[in-house]
Amino acid sequence: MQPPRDTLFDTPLHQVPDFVFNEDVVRVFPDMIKRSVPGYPAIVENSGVLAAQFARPDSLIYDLGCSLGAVTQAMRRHVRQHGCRIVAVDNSAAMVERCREYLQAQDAMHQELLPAEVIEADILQLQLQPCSVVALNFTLQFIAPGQRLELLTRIRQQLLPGGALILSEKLRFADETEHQLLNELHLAFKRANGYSELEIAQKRRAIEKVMLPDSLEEHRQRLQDAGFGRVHLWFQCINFASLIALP
Ligand SMILES: C[S@@+](CC[C@H](N)C(=O)[O-])C[C@H]1O[C@@H](n2cnc3c(N)ncnc32)[C@H](O)[C@@H]1O
Ligand SMILES: O=C(O)C(=O)C[C@]1(C(=O)O)C=C[C@@H](O)C=C1
Repeated sequence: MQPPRDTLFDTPLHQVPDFVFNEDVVRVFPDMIKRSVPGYPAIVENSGVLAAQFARPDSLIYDLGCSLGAVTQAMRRHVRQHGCRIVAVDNSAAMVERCREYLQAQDAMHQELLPAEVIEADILQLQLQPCSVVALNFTLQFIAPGQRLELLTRIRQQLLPGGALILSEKLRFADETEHQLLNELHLAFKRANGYSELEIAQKRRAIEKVMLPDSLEEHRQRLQDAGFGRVHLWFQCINFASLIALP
């Protein structure tokens, strides 16, 4: 069955409200994110592959800002280390409810998957436990800029030796010409995926105050400030990228 199509912004809105992860968004989210984020399926599946390289036996794995649990599901497909457990966290009640249903469906179809628990919580308030892998898949960009360093520092402090943070984000570019070009290419990607000019413009207005991307240089510097020793870019598609940060 096809997932419901994202038509949330296809009619003119008198006033475009700020974007929130509510039930309307949850209903169309798999379609929305696939048609909006270049490289999303590759990032999700390979987050599972990367997690399998860094997961330590008998350790905790976090998926922070899990939405419907796409990364959690990928990690369950790939991680084979003994005794691992996934904790998936989101502060949207609608996301958490649907995420639990999806993970139960995955449980029903496969045997011997890693146990996964979904918690409704603000990741800024969450008491993190020692862990070997943390995924922040397009979540940090929704955290207030002033709180990003503290969150990454807390993650770094709980990361076990040999573990990793997988950080995927939309990028902005310090160079204005590069920024314009890659932004234009992203719009071309959205058009190619069936979004109209109206949908693109209204979505941009909805996210412009709530989703604030950083540049690659800002990410590298902040990860270093948070105490990570090594940071590597492992994926980029247009203006969306994923980094791996190691203790
Ligand atoms: C773009 S979505 C993430 C997509 C998801 N990781 C995936 O791979 O499909 C951002 C998610 O972060 C969640 N979020 C934003 N701020 C949060 C916070 N402070 N605590 C927990 N979740 C948060 C939102 O509710 C939303 O579900
Ligand atoms: O940058 C955009 O135009 C987007 O739509 C991006 C983005 C994201 O990166 O999370 C924004 C909100 C939705 O969750 C899906 C995609």
